[in-house]
Amino acid sequence: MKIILIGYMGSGKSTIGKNVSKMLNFDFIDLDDYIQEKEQLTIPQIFDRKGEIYFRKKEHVYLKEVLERTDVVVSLGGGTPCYGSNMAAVLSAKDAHSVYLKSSIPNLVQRLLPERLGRPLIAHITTEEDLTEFVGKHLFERSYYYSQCTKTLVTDGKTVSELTEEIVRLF
Ligand SMILES: Nc1ncnc2c1ncn2[C@@H]1O[C@H](COP(=O)(O)OP(=O)(O)O)[C@@H](O)[C@H]1O
Ligand SMILES: O=C(O)C1=C[C@@H](OP(=O)(O)O)[C@@H](O)[C@H](O)C1
Ligand SMILES: [Mg+2]
Repeated sequence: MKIILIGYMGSGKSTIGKNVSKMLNFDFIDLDDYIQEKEQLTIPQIFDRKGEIYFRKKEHVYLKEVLERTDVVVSLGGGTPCYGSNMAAVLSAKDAHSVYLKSSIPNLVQRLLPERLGRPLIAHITTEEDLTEFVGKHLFERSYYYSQCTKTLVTDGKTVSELTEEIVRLF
């Protein structure tokens, strides 16, 4: 079985995915970490030196690789399902269950403000007001893809351990 965590930047995919994998005794792959390791560059370095189109191409190639794995929890990047055939690949992967971690705009903004520098798409946004406007528009565009997941979990008002347990209970 594969559990694929999907959602906007800051929704908790990386943090919760790791915890779920430990509880289920599954392997854990964070697609961003996998890309960084394969490319020997950090995500900001890839965007800066090679550009976003290069990142999206590699993200697609490595997604296909990790979808071959079994007994694994995979945390995608926030943009992964929104490009090319990636969401179709997730939905058609063998024995794969996709979970959308759905978070409100104010919650995402609060989590992302102190962590924006590691995320090239928002690193240049300095105020809460501007980040709220950006996340609102971007999430609206991306929700079309996120909502195709087989399960949706609302994260607002829940701790990482509560969400971890909820996912473990689902499977
Ligand atoms: N349910 C939650 N409650 C409080 N903080 C959370 C929750 N989920 C994630 N976080 C925090 O939000 C930040 C972003 O989480 P992360 O796992 O990196 O998200 P993603 O991989 O979806 O971008 C981290 O500092 C994480 O500890
Ligand atoms: O939303 C996006 O397009 C991105 C999200 C990031 O992952 P997180 O969602 O884990 O922050 C990372 O893949 C990259 O910075 C691009
Ligand atoms: Mg992440």
